[in-house]
Amino acid sequence: MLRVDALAFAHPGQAVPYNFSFDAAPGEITAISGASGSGKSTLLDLLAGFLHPIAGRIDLDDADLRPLLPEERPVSLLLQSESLFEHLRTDKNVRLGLPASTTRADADKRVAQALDEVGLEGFEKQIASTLSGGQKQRVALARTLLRDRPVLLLDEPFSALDDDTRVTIRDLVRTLTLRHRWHTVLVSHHADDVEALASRRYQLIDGRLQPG
Ligand SMILES: Nc1ncnc2c1ncn2[C@@H]1O[C@H](COP(=O)(O)OP(=O)(O)OP(=O)(O)O)[C@@H](O)[C@H]1O
Repeated sequence: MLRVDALAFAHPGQAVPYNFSFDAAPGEITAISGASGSGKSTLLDLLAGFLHPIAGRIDLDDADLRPLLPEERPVSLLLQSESLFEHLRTDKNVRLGLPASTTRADADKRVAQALDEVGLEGFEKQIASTLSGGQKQRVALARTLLRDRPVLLLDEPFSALDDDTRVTIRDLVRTLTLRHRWHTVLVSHHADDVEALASRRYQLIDGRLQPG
């Protein structure tokens, strides 16, 4: 279980600090909704380790995540517009999810498996800039698979997609979350994404998370 307890943070000049508490279970998607500027990205930045809380806890099972640097955290992040290296081939982008020490043969096998799992078999050699928005999100998910981190943070990951693609990528996120027992935290403005995916829901209002 991912447990966030009384996690406090204030941006410069912010009079009343945020105070975040919520739980996210393995194999489930936990949705965080809230108005623009309510602090959703701030919460994800705290979880990812890009911002430092002034108080409170972030625990994954029995591990305290707060002392860990972003690259040491058991966390992957997927954003709205994907951060692929556009000039690189699909397989090279996915391979970035593996440690540099991985042997060539092992890397080739695991990249192929991951592309297969996200429905991109046969796209290995295609340059990332020539992929569609949905295909790019699939590449990002394949990279996330190889990183094999138990917490997946999603910041409006479907916003740039057309309606049909959005539904397929949503289904893929749900399937992968279940299969790999990820603790997936979804930030979204979109009620239909939340409705389709969330097992638990929180509203971010006045700096606090309220269930429902
Ligand atoms: N580095 C910063 N310094 C000062 N204030 C900041 C900083 N980053 C964000 N803020 C402020 O903190 C508040 C929350 O921002 P945040 O990006 O977390 O909101 P959000 O809910 O993700 O918004 P949106 O849905 O529009 O992306 C906003 O008022 C924003 O202006």
